[in-house]
Amino acid sequence: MRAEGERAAVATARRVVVKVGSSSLTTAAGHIDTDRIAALSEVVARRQAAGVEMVLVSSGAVAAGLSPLHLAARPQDLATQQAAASVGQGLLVAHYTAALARHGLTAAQILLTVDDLMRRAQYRNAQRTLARLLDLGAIPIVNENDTVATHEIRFGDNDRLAALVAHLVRAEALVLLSDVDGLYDGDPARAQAQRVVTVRGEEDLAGISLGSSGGRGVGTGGMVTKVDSARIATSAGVPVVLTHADHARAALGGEPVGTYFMAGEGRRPGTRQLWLAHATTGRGRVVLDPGAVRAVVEGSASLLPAGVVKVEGDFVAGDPVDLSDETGTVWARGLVNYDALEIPELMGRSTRWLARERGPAYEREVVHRDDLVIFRDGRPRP
Ligand SMILES: Nc1ncnc2c1ncn2[C@@H]1O[C@H](COP(=O)(O)OP(=O)(O)O)[C@@H](O)[C@H]1O
Ligand SMILES: N[C@@H](CCC(=O)OP(=O)(O)O)C(=O)O
Repeated sequence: MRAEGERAAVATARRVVVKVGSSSLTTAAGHIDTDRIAALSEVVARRQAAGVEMVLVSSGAVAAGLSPLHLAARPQDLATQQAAASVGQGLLVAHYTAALARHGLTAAQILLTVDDLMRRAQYRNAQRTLARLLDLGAIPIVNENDTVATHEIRFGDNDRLAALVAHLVRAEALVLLSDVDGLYDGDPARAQAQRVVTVRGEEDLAGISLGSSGGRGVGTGGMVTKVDSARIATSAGVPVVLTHADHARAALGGEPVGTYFMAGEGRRPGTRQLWLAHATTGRGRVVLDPGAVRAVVEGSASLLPAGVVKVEGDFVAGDPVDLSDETGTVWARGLVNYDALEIPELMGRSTRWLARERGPAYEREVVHRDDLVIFRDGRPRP
């Protein structure tokens, strides 16, 4: 079938990120599904042969590590998850390496943390390495660096990581493969649930209940993180198809499988802005006086200590925090440059006074304008 209309954006994309979830990579007995890896590798190889640069974001490290470690189910504690991931990741990549080699392709492992995508130097490094791998014709296989990620800096699911990777490599489409054929308007296990064919914007998501991970409990994010992923990607101009892993080939060919999320238009945002807007929650709150609210929201200014009246929560420098007015309305979210404990002594003070009394380090903003997203009606402003 030829790709028609909006789906043509996927069929004609020159660089595509495909994400496959744990639920699609695990057999009913809890082992890694080598048939699935073989099938997926074949699909990737065909697209690559057609001149499309392919990046794979693959989950499944924790799931693949369970049976070698004689663990019956996905562990709840972080240390055991990390132990399982460190066993499973090697096995997973070995399977991909063998499966892709059958098509004459070379697999390349990339492990990323949230920090790698938030900090400029690490971000650039990851971007350069991925670009070079694509130049060299290799297939990057990306996963979260589970063994070093702590609770605080963890994606936990690969859906949102895949959207940020799509932005990082400037992909022209993102395909999310799962064990369900798209977004349903209710619990997909119920007979009357209907597949949502196209999502054009937030209004098409109104009233849809986004459940947690179903089935065998190997996946983590459920529909919530998939829809978040689609929001991140589409707001960065990347269209998304969410479908069953069996439909990978059809989805990449632009056939009307699964759910299609249309890309938004507009300026390409920075990765930190994307992450702040869609994927983080504030770890605390900084309360602003009315002048500071105006300066930040209308004047696109950085937040200075002089405009802060209160802090709430136990955050540290580098954490995302919500910026609210004194009535509690949240106006923005940003990466804070001070620990919560430091701010009470600085608030209300001018930057000049702080620099003179405390030294030049205190000239820094509470939140720099580059590390800030403005909200409207509780959502990031487009
Ligand atoms: N509205 C919905 N539409 C489709 N699937 C849903 C919905 N709500 C919850 N789900 C569940 O989300 C699951 C997919 O998420 P998850 O298990 O995390 O997959 P993966 O491992 O592929 O990331 C599906 O198996 C389904 O049971
Ligand atoms: N990085 C983890 C991914 C966790 C996970 O289950 O993600 P997903 O299946 O995408 O919801 C892993 O490889 O096991």
